[in-house]
Amino acid sequence: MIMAGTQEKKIPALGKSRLPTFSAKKRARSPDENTTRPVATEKRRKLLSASTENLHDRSIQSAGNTSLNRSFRPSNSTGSLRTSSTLNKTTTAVVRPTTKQASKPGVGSASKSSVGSKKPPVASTVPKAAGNKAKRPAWDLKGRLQDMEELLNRQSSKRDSLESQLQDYNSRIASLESEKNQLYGDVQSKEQIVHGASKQIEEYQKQIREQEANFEQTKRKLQTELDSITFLKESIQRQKESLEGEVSAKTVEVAGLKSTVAELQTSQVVIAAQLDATKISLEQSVSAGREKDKEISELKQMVAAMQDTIEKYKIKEQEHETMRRKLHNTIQELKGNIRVFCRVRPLLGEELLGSDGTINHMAFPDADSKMLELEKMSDAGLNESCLTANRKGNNKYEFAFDKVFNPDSTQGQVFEEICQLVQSALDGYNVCIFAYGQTGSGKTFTMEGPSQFSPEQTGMIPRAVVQIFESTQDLISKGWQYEFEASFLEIYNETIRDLLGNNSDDQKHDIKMTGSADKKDVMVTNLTTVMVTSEDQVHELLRKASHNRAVAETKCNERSSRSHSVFRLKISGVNKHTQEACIGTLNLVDLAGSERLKDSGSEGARLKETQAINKSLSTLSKVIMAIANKDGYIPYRESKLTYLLQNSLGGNSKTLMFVNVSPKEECFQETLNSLRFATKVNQCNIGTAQKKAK
Ligand SMILES: Nc1ncnc2c1ncn2[C@@H]1O[C@H](COP(=O)(O)OP(=O)(O)OP(=O)(O)O)[C@@H](O)[C@H]1O
Repeated sequence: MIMAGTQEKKIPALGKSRLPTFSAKKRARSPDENTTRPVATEKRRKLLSASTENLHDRSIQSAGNTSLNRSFRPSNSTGSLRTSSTLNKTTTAVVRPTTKQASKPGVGSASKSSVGSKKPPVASTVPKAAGNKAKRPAWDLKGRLQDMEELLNRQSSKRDSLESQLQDYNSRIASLESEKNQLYGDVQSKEQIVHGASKQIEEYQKQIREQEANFEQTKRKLQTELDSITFLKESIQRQKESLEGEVSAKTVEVAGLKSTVAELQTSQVVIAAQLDATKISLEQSVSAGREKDKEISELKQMVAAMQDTIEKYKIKEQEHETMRRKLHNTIQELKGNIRVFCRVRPLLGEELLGSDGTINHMAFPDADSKMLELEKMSDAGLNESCLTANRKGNNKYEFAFDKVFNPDSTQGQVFEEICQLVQSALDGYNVCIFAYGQTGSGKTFTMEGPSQFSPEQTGMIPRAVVQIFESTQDLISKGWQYEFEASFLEIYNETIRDLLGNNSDDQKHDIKMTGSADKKDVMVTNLTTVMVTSEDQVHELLRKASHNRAVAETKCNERSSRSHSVFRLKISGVNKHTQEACIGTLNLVDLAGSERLKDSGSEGARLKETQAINKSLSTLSKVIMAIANKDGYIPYRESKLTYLLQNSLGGNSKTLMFVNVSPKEECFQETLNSLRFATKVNQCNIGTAQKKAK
């Protein structure tokens, strides 16, 4: 192309020499000329083909490479074609002057000869002719022009050949482009297919994964089922084995049983024979037995009738006994005596050392438990001057009381004997039960019970209160209403101390008489009184009293033995139906130890204590004697104790004295003194008690 351009620039220079040029009117070519161009071009191409074979091959290779490179380069196919058409146009522009030249004079002849003559191929002849030609002289313009034309023709044919090659290349490029586009279209459709396929694959993969998951789940489920089936199979197998074992054992057993049955069948025959014989003898025995049964039932009837008679006699006997007791009590009441119960405590602790528990110097001779015999075994602790009274024979002393309790008697048995008296308090009598005896003889045990609570050993005070509460229940159903007021005091050295108070030592207590002359009532100033409604409350009061006594005891050793304690329960009853009313008082008194002054060897404070005790006990004795003698003057006021108990020691009261005695032989003298005092009291007639109405 550059070469053509260069040629065109040179040609106008030649034109100045008025020689025809290629460029003139080059665009005025007719369509006919154009049709002839490919023929000439084809001829030139064939001429050039041989000389440009090598170059052609290289160009094809190069064009092919370019085409291929272009086909795989993402590019606009239109752009590629544009390049190709540009090349064609250029080629056409170059060729035109050649074809037009035929119509021009001079040039046309040259062109015709070139086209019409059968020249050898340009590639082999033209360069040779040009090379071999001798240089034309400057004036041979025609020759030089001819040379130039020849050269131009050669160049032209070379260019045509190249253009043809280029066209081939372009067509090839176009075909390759279309192939490429087709391929590209294929690739796109394939890509779409691949994309669709990928999506499908992904879908399939997803389905496969789901299927796999389902499969795994199903597999696990099946494995679990398989495991359970295996387990079931094993357990069935085990059961089967054990059943087989049982079956075989049973088979053996059945075999054994069969043989036993066979043996039994054999022996059954023998036994049947024996049975027949036995039946015969049994029938004989049965008829004999029937006769015996008849006899037995007759005898049983006789026994039952006799038992009925015995029971009736027993009931009658009990009724007679109750009657006898009542009559006895009535006689005692009519006699007006103070009743006296004697109680001997058992040997305890160290007292039992060297002894089998038998009290040799005491005897309980009568079945009625009313007698006590003392026998002097040695002279130990005896005061000969006192041994004359109650003496029976050589060294024996006999005493009779309303009841004598031996060491084996229980608290329950003792209370049984006093319960009727307690009942009297509920009926409106003033009842006074006091315990008299030397220190350690069992007074507190009898009245209150042991220091450590024990239901069996509960004393007379709690038992009396329980009985009163129980009896009240019956009376309540008959219209009676009761109130119980309890107080507990001690008299120590002729001073009253409140055992239920909180500051017992700080309060001063005096005995005062209240009420009218015929209905005098005794009261103690500043004394704590507690309304009681239950047994537990009474136990609580006893505990409190015991505590207050223990506190005082730390200040004065053995004080409890040296003081009198008085538990008083005032009972007020009203019958809401009959308007009947009664007031009874139950006094339960634990007296101080009754040791004689001259025997105790006391001095100082102890002497004062003993004097006070003796004074109050002798006053008690004097009061009882005065009442018994029906004296005009009864010295109640001579001691705090008698002053306090005056309403419970007179004609309007029922009095019982426990004389407690020690089983120790060295206490023989004190025991003798206590029993003599009790005998004196027992002989006192204090008149018949009167029921106290409100
Ligand atoms: N019948 C009995 N059975 C068992 N033990 C008893 C009996 N009588 C008394 N005792 C015991 O004997 C000891 C002395 O009894 P208790 O304290 O009652 O005598 P006391 O006469 O009240 O003496 P004190 O005058 O010193 O108060 C106590 O340990 C008591 O438990």
